[in-house]
Amino acid sequence: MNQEQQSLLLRSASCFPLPPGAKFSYGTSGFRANASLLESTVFRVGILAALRSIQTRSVIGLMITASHNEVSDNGVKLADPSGGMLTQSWEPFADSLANAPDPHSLLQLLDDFVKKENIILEASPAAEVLLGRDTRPSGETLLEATKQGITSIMGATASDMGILTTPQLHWMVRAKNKGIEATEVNYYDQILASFRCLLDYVPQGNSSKNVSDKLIVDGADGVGGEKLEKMKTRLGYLTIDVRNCGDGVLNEGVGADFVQKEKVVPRSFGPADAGMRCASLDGDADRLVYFSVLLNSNKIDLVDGDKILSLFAVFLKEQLGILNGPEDGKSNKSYQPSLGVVQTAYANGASTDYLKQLGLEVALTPTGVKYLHEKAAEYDIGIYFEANGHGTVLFSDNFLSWLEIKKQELSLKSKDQHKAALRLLAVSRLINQAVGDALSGLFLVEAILKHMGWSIHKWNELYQDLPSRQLKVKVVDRTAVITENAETKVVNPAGIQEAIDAETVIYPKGRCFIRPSGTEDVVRVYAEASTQEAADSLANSVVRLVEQYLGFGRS
Ligand SMILES: CC(=O)N[C@H]1[C@@H](OP(=O)(O)O)O[C@H](CO)[C@@H](O)[C@@H]1O
Ligand SMILES: [Mg+2]
Repeated sequence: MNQEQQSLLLRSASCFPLPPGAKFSYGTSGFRANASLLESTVFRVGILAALRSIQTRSVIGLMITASHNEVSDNGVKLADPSGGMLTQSWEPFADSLANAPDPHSLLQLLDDFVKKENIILEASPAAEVLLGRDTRPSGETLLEATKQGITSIMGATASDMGILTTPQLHWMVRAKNKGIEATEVNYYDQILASFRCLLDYVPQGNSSKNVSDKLIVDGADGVGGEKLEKMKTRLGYLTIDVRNCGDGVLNEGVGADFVQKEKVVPRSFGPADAGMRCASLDGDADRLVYFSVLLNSNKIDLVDGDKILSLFAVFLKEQLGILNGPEDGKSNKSYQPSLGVVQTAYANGASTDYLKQLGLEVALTPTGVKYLHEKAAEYDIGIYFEANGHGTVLFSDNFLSWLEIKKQELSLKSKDQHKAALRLLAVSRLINQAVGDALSGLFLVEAILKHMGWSIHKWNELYQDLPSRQLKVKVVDRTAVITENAETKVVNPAGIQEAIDAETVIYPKGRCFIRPSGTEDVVRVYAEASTQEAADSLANSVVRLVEQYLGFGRS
């Protein structure tokens, strides 16, 4: 780092002092805290983004959001050149940078890191960082601090893309690095064109089935509802009624996280909506769940991420089957695309059984999209979802190139196979392959329901969820819990796994695991059993075991 660069960094860093006593951690999905504490953090993440851009010679994304957290919080996370999450290998540096006590130690850290990673600032092409933020009122001030961070690396530019959903920013980063035009309008054009394409190929028999063309969406009073309002004016089929579109408090009694955890109707929904197809987005629109309101009740039938995954899996498997043609032994079976699904231990056991019965390979990873995404990328078509509604479908480049060729061949040979190829290609453009995206996911669900001729109730009957219960326990030190086998087995503290197992076998269809949360200071307990009472009882017994082995924490 030359003298000029050093003094620029020192000067700008001194404007953003670290709040006293604060401790930041990059966590499962970036830094999150009360917004009033975050100016120094976003400034430093701005520097980090510029360095990552120089090192990868690509555009990097920086999103200011705290997703489903309360409105007074905010946060920041980075998108790597592929549009996926920041590489895990840079997370420890992100932590040190965010916690550097003063401008001089910050400079020292940067200097050491730049040398270690061989980042040559002077000779490097200019960095470019795309910036996005959600609708939180604190976003604007934090964005300014971020820009200062980026431009304190000489030659780096910050391109403000405005208020966006998190997945829109990831999509733009991916597109831009592929040399594709990457505006918000391009995003809408691509999704809506492929949605229309899927509708064009709905089988005749099913298009006449009476699938309601009305959808009600809870926008969580966040950015997703606002964007959906823009898209819905361009739809032929489908009337979308967007509620909680920004006039109420963000994430308060609304949104995918609330709906999935509480299993009750969000604000602005009521008895008049009973039986209708409803969906809920989270605050930054990267999570999606569906639900229907039960008659005379504020309770709902939840259609969660596991069921969205199952719907996608059924459809994609069907299309691959058609594409492969009749089993006459004559067709060319030289290339068999692989289809795999990825879940975490939180996936309802009934969904995993269902997917296995479909003949699919089901992989389990630890919690956190970065793990699921990485695993899904191993298949030609990899579908991943967390139960809470965050997930997407990935297509390998190999498979897509093969499909393009196949499409040409089939256009003269078989109408059905040709259509299957066109549908698969349309899905690959409709779904956001950079990251889970509530908006693109919603349009894929809608297209598939229309294709199948299914109501939300028919979809929900694919399998019946096993009753489950999720609880949180405050303990003295949650980092004392160490797990393996995709978080299904505890190896520390010694003896607790045996105690959990002894409790679990008492319950028919019992399954239970514990793990330390990556986003909250708690240990999470998940239990499943054949009845709700049994699942509750198992979860409560295991909470007591956790307290016994790990000690009560401060609440
Ligand atoms: C049980 C659960 O829903 N855990 C969530 C939650 O992580 P925890 O590490 O469990 O706190 O937040 C993550 C980030 O949003 C999300 O990926 C994950 O699924
Ligand atoms: Mg989110």
